[in-house]
Amino acid sequence: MSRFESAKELYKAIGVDVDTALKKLAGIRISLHCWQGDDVSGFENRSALSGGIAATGNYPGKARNPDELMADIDQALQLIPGKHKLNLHASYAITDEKVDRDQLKPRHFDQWLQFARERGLGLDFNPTLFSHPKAADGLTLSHPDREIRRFWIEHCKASRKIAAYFGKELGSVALNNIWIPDGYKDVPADRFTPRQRLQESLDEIFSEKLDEKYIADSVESKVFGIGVESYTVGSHEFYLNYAARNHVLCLLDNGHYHPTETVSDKIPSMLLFYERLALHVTRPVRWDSDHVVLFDDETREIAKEIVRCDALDRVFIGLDFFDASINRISAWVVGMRNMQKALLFALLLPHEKLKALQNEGNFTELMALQEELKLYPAGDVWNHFCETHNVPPMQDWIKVVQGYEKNVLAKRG
Ligand SMILES: C[C@H](O)[C@H](O)[C@@H](O)C(=O)CO
Ligand SMILES: [Mn+2]
Repeated sequence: MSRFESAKELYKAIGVDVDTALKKLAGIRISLHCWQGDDVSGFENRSALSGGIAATGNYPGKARNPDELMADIDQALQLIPGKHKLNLHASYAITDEKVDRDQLKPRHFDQWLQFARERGLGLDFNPTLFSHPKAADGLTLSHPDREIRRFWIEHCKASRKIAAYFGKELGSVALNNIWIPDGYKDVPADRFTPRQRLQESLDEIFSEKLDEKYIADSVESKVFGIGVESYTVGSHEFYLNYAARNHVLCLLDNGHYHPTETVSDKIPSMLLFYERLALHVTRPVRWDSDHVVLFDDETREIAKEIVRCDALDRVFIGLDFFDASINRISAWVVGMRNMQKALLFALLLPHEKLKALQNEGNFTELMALQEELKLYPAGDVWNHFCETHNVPPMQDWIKVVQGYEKNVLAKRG
């Protein structure tokens, strides 16, 4: 009997059907963030990354142009089982025109659309409200200057149209996520008015009704950023209330909360009150450091909540990290495979049995069983999943990345 067949038997004995789990896993599309490939640089030839976020490290081989980034994404996708989505930022427009962000049009992303279409990928989108002269003071949609607000409102409106275009062309809903860096380094004199301005800006951005078949709008909160330590305009409470009232989605980034708060615990509450939810899965190490997603406790808890709330079709799962200290393709592959492994692990749990133990108050058996389940042979099922999707199982993919590094990345200046 193969390891996979033997794993199937073990899971069957606890009431878990492995084939059903594998079928569900194959249908989950995770949004791969383009910005891991070039440390959030984009193609606008602007200098520094701003907005309170930072990529640290100087690993050689960073993608410097669309061709390199696309080639790197291709290499990563060959090592990730299943069909997924690609998450683009507006700063990755591919055009010879000199066009500022408020003037962006769908045509400036046609090469990405073609890239996605040829590979059967979906696309998601984000307006870029950082790394730009009009965001130099860290304020955008809440800026006291009406003209600056206007520029960013127009940018967000343009982004929504681009996302809706992607959705229509690819026949899959594109998530358009708004994250802004706005806030203050030190104790503000007025917390109310910037939020009021943000509210008005968002109202205007969302005033245009676009077809929900093609676009889902989300807003992403944050607790603080570098240089924005004392006050964030787009806080969790702000967006939670805004989204509830205005029929947009909340996007929860698990680096954007206080260190002992967990997004896994928020997911069921959100699902009770919202039809859909969006996630940026990341790994905060002591702060919103955007480390690569591991197969760690919180990633597994996030996956468990999505699965046991039966919400795989209600949650947009995207990744958000940018580590410049290691091979960037490896970062993508590790993060994506770990998110998938966490989902598989969750799909292989006997949820009804575990819930019954909780309801009976049998916390002794619940703990004991949950701990034993951690060493069930999910790895054998994962390897089978990789093989049936024609990607390397176990660590076999590492040598492929090393070969690419030697033959391609090392030759970049
Ligand atoms: C580049 C992304 O838009 C960004 O990481 C945002 O989603 C975020 O999480 C900022 O901290
Ligand atoms: Mn994020």
